[in-house]
Amino acid sequence: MSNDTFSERRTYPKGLKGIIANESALSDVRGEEGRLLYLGYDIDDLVEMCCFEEVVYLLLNKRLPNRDELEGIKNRLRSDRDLPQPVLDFFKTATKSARPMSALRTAVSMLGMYDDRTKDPGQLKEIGLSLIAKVPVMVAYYYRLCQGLDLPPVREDLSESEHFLWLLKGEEPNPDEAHILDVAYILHADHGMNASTFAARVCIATLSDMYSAITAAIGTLKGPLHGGANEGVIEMLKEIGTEDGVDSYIEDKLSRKEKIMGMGHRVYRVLDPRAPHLRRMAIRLSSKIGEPKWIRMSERIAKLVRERKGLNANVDFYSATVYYSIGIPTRLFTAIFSIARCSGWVAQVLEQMEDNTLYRPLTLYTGPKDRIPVPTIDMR
Ligand SMILES: CC(=O)SCCNC(=O)CCNC(=O)[C@H](O)C(C)(C)COP(=O)(O)OP(=O)(O)OC[C@H]1O[C@@H](n2cnc3c(N)ncnc32)[C@H](O)[C@@H]1OP(=O)(O)O
Ligand SMILES: O=C([O-])CC(=O)C(=O)O
Repeated sequence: MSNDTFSERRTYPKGLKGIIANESALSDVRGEEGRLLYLGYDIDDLVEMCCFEEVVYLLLNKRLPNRDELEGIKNRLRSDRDLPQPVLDFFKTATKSARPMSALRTAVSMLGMYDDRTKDPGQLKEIGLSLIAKVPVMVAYYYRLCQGLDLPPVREDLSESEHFLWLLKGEEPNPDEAHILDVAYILHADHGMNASTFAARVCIATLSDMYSAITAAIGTLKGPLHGGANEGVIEMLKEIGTEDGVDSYIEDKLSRKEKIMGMGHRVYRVLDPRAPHLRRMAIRLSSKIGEPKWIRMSERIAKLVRERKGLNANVDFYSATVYYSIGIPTRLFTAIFSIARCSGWVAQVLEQMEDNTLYRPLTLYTGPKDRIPVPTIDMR
């Protein structure tokens, strides 16, 4: 290896760590301070004062709605919940063993095949709104079909969080559970240049289409180093089983240099500002349902990993206990994340197209150089 290549290799930021890839006015992720703001509004205030639909409007329009505009976006989303028959047929015939994120990824891609609006770049926002409305329906319907359950009809009288609970459980939504889900949706809506949002922006920057961008984002969120970690957390808690088992489990994992799901973050050097909200809800809910074991185990894990590795809980750590406590099946945790994040993905895709440039970084070539092929067969 030449000296030049060696010095480049030592300095280039692997995984684009610390690199600014674009400009965005959407979410302000303050890694050193541990703050998250959407368009200048702190998430601490948004969860107190706004509903998810207001945050969707905020992300898509870069300002909060007035009363009529809020009604407008609520109605827009509520009127676009029906799924085309081919997507329903796909869910009915699809293998029931596929992860919900795989089914969702394929269904979003399929939706794109039945929407002629993809030919018109002026329809990008309308398609984005359709996706925000339909993704929750797809998640709930696929789950119910997997369980051999009937499909409750879509309704127009319920908010986004209420409607998802209605479809999932097939009963009138509990207002407390709907509020908790609404807060979780707000906390998960957008987060700067995270991997799935980056995937969506890379895709749309080629002038592809909204369905392709959201399909890429879903496939990226699915991984356990990103949104998939929330399912990993509950699997870990179940595997540990009892509070007494926590210390040895964590020590074992760390000694094998394995990752503890829900801990650590690429940008936050302090506690993820979404975690305290989810932690408070997890504490309240765990005692309400009479299962304090999960939160006690989580608290012990968080303390140990903080002491041993200096790492803090991220958004996926306590959301797992919150979802579990409101009766959301473990298999759906990452899909719930997609429902909320779809709003951020759509907003980021629209923003990318306001001032588009193709993403095309370089790679540091490390393969063999200047070789001459030796023909395998005689060409004469
Ligand atoms: C919504 C989200 O996407 S939030 C993130 C969800 N993902 C998870 O919870 C999975 C677990 N966490 C992780 O894998 C990582 O913390 C990531 C991927 C989130 C961030 O990773 P990076 O910024 O690349 O940190 P990196 O992987 O370089 O880790 C730095 C050091 O901390 C360690 N580390 C980081 N996270 C963890 C963890 N969760 N458990 C144990 N060790 C960890 C690494 O092993 C590494 O140690 P070393 O220096 O001794 O080799
Ligand atoms: O920003 C990230 O890298 C991951 C994250 O927390 C998110 O997407 O919410």
